[in-house]
Amino acid sequence: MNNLFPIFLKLEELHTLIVGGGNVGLEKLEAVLRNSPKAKITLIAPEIKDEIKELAQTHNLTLIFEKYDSKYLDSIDIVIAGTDDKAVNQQIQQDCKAKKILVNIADTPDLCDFYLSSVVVKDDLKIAISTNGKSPTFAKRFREVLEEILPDTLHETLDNLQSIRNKLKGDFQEKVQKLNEITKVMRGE
Ligand SMILES: C[C@@]1(CC(=O)O)c2cc3[nH]c(cc4nc(cc5[nH]c(cc(n2)[C@H]1CCC(=O)O)[C@@](C)(CC(=O)O)[C@@H]5CCC(=O)O)C(CC(=O)O)=C4CCC(=O)O)c(CCC(=O)O)c3CC(=O)O
Ligand SMILES: NC(=O)C1=CN([C@@H]2O[C@H](COP(=O)(O)OP(=O)(O)OC[C@H]3O[C@@H](n4cnc5c(N)ncnc54)[C@H](O)[C@@H]3O)[C@@H](O)[C@H]2O)C=CC1
Repeated sequence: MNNLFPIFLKLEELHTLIVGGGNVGLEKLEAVLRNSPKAKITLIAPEIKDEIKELAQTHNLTLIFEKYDSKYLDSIDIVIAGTDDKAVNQQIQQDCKAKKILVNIADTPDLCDFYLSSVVVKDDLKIAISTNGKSPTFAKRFREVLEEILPDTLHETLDNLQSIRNKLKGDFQEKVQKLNEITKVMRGE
């Protein structure tokens, strides 16, 4: 049973901190930027990979070439930590708890408030996949399957539905009924 509650964050409105500038830091940074290219991000680590330095040239990404310190949590909303030092990762989790900041410790699911997901994107449609931490590789493979089967005409469909939605008159119940009627074809009815 997967009890995780999925939400879609507006990361350009929040300030994200990534701690660690190695492979994991880069992977998580890329995951964030792929979805939210305008996200406001600060990344801290004494050693930062060149690929991350390049991303800082073209994104709202500030790099700090220091060791983690709790002072860097000031004005931060959400934290992703992936240093190669378990004790540091644990300290970050404790500091975030004390400050009520949501935190992801990449290599320790038990210390995470949230997990990253595999993300399928086709135009405005976005599907997030979670395996409850059981198999990120399954999530990745299933993303590939869904990417393959989603129709290329989605853009048109969603635009049409949006314009119908904006034009519909009547009370809420009537609108819901009408929109359900129009989209019945999706269930093969
Ligand atoms: C719990 C979670 C916490 C979190 O990171 O948020 C977590 C934890 C861990 N990942 C590990 C390993 C790998 N992670 C990936 C890939 C992804 N991992 C992602 C999410 C999550 N990973 C969260 C649960 C998501 C869920 O519920 O399914 C994805 C979906 C999203 C993203 O990271 O952007 C992204 C795929 C994106 C895509 O392509 O669609 C691959 C495959 C690869 O890289 O090809 C491997 C190697 C193969 C393998 O192990 O499966 C390890 C062991 C490390 C070690 O052995 O040292 C841990 C720690 C542990 O499990 O203890
Ligand atoms: N490489 C991978 O794909 C995966 C690795 N892991 C685990 O995650 C951890 C990190 O892995 P990598 O990113 O590959 O390591 P890495 O060696 O490439 O990077 C470690 C990063 O942590 C930073 N760091 C170290 N101490 C710090 C501190 N006090 N404050 C701030 N930053 C600090 C370093 O400067 C460096 O940028 C390792 O423990 C690894 O076992 C987990 C999942 C996958």
